[in-house]
Amino acid sequence: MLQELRGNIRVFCRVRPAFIAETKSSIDYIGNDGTLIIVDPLKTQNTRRIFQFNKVLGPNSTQEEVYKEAESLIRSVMDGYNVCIFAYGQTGSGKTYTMCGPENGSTMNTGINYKALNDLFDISCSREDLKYEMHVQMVEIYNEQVRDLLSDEATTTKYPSRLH
Ligand SMILES: Nc1ncnc2c1ncn2[C@@H]1O[C@H](COP(=O)(O)OP(=O)(O)OP(=O)(O)O)[C@@H](O)[C@H]1O
Repeated sequence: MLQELRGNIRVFCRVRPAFIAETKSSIDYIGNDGTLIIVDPLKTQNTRRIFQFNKVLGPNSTQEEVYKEAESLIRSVMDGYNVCIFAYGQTGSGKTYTMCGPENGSTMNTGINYKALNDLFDISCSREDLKYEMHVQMVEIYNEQVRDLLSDEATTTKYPSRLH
């Protein structure tokens, strides 16, 4: 109920650290209320654009902090709710990093997917009186094509021809 009061759809913005440290930042302001103001550092005239999210996670945010924002929604799965988390953004914006983690990363900086599954398995183990069955699906939508990321075939697999 608390989850529903806070809104069934939440939109978070995560700002990836700049690839080159000396690059002038386009982030002008990150508010605790989810406000994000960006500017074009290469232009002199006023280029401020204001966006509003449920929360903005700045470039120094950790994987754990990002997970914490989604944790309560993820845990509501164990009480029978349906939850979908998806990352949206241009190439190189950090979707894979946020959802899966860096390549060869430690368990510390795994992404939401791994943290969520660990969390759900822990909860299911602690509830000895209940038996849970888990199904996992991981898809990517690119150029309006849905691709099954857990499929052995590298070819595009159109939803819902293969779900596991
Ligand atoms: N929060 C972050 N902290 C440190 N490095 C990051 C972060 N987000 C992304 N990166 C790094 O930036 C690069 C691009 O990120 P990533 O591959 O996750 O982007 P993507 O949105 O999945 O791109 P594509 O759509 O092309 O697959 C990677 O080298 C990744 O490790």
